[in-house]
Amino acid sequence: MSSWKSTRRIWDISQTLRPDLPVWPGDTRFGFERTWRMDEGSPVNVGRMTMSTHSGTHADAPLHYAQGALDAASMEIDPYIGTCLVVDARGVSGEIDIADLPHIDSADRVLFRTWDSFPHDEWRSDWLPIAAETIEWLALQGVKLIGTDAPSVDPQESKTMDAHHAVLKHDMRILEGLVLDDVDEGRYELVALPLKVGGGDAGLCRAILRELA
Ligand SMILES: Nc1ccccc1C(=O)C[C@H](N)C(=O)O
Ligand SMILES: [Zn+2]
Ligand SMILES: [Zn+2]
Repeated sequence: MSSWKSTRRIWDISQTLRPDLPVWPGDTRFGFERTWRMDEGSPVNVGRMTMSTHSGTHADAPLHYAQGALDAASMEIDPYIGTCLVVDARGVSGEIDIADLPHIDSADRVLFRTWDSFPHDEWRSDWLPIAAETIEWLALQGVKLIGTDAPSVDPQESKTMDAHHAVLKHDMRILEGLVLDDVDEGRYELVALPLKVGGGDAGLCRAILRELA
């Protein structure tokens, strides 16, 4: 076993950032190019990336849905590390309503799996959003962070952003673009630290789940 191998199982729940990464319609595609090349005599290889702040697996900053609110560099770290509950919402139709939730007690973070199979290679606009009432209810249960394998907690065509505004009202935090195909329902340790981007409306994350000790 590698000396680096953790004794507790780890699930990588992050998308791979790559040039053919599906992105929100009209948004910046992920780009990567070499700026220094060893095969051209440089002592090192160095690259340059261009991307949307919402590329792949990321944490929205409140600034994304509230002008003047916290940016990705100002958000507290605590919501993104700690125990979480993974809920399997596959088969729910329309949006995730309160009635679709299992009994949730003492969960600070809830991650929703909605895809049968995560659409790694195509943009799917038919994801399962989360009803604002569900977010309100989860907030009243003490939930501080909501995660989803969908690109947004709201529907793609939303102009009112009801789910995001329910998150704002309760000062909750959001993870989007998680990959939960290999994760069973249950409790895990979540680590998903947003990049500290000054002025950022979101921060890309390398998100993982770890078996609880
Ligand atoms: N890239 C975009 C461009 C325009 C409007 C929305 C997006 C999004 O990515 C949605 C975002 N992930 C959200 O937090 O709902
Ligand atoms: Zn987002
Ligand atoms: Zn969002």
